[in-house]
Amino acid sequence: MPILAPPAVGGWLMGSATLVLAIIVVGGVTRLTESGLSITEWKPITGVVPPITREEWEAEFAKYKETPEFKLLNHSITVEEFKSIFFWEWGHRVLGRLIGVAFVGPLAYFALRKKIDGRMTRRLFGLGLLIGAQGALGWYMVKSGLDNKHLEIPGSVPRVSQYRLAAHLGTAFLLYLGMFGTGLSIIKDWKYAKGAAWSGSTTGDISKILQNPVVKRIKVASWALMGLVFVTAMSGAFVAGLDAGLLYNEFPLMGGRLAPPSDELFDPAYAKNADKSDLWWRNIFENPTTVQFDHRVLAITTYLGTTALWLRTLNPAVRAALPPLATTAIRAAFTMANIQVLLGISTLLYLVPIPLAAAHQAGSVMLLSAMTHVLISLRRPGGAARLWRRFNATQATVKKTQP
Ligand code: HEM
Repeated sequence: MPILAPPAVGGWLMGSATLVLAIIVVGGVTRLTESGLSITEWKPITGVVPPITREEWEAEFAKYKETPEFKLLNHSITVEEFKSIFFWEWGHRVLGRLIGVAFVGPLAYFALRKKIDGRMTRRLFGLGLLIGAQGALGWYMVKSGLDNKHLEIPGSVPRVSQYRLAAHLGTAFLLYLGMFGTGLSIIKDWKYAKGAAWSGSTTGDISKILQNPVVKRIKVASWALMGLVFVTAMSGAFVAGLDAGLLYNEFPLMGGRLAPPSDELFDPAYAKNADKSDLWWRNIFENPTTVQFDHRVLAITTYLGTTALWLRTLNPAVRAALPPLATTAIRAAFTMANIQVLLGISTLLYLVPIPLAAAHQAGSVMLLSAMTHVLISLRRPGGAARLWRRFNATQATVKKTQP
């Protein structure tokens, strides 16, 4: 019989996903409190221990004093103020290491005790590598903010590259989704193998339910929506990276109009090529006005998409065809989209206060989780779960027929 991962594996993955959610929020607060450039070195092992004595703090502060951020923005900061920004960045890095240890240790245990099959081991090993890559990417991002070129370019703001910030946040989201999605699937598969209904469908063959063209269309739409939520979240990282939430603090208009004028959206000042051939893409990724406008358009499209999906489930024929859990999961995703849009608008209107901006960032993870739940509720149980269910059912029949 194939190996069926026990719920403990699912629980561990869900726990790891929660830690990743925590580090995403801590990372957001680190950025929002402008603490991310306070540690100037990357020491994967010894960096766990923060400075303790007065001399150690002075030495750490002296390194910070060499950074463009100190020279251009924070030159009047005291060592006590430095400690508070240091501890956000330090906490973020320590949490990263904790995630690595809390993932690799149990993974080795489950693989050695043959609690997971080869395919699952390879997939989880891939997630483990992603944790390591994420650490390296984080340092690559921080380095862009420590670069002395900020001192040479007039008007340059010493902050990390928005491209690297988006890559770092995108990888964190993928890691979270990998852990959350796999964990949830394992728990659902286990329950199914033990005889529970799949996605709440107590009647009918689940494979046939999923073959229904109505259900298939909802599934395709849900995948497309998942992609759209992800792209919207990535565009949000560009808004955050360029501090573009500090412009146009009104909604739904921008400067009294639905869209800023085109010469502002595609400002030639952002093009670097002599022939201006990079005018479009540079404005899309580097002009704060355009970046904010894109985020609004993508967010509204995402919102309309979730609304349309939810409205489809109100149709009695669609509701009858869908597994009940899929209907509930779609409703939850729609609710989360409402919350997320409200958080986004409030973040903008109130000029990016830290609690709202952090809640908006966590909200994007919640929306991605809700969409993952929709997709899992529309997935077929895994092969091992199907075989185990049949095996368990046969065993139960044999037991019943035995005198
Ligand atoms: C489906 C809807 C949305 C999603 C998935 C989403 C996602 C995100 C994400 C992931 C970030 C980056 C957060 C960070 O790194 O700190 C962000 C930033 C931001 N979003 Fe949204 N967003 C949505 C809707 C909106 C709406 C409707 C608005 C308002 C018009 C908005 C305004 C902002 C602002 C101002 C920021 C920058 C906050 C900062 O600097 O930390 N968002 N968004």
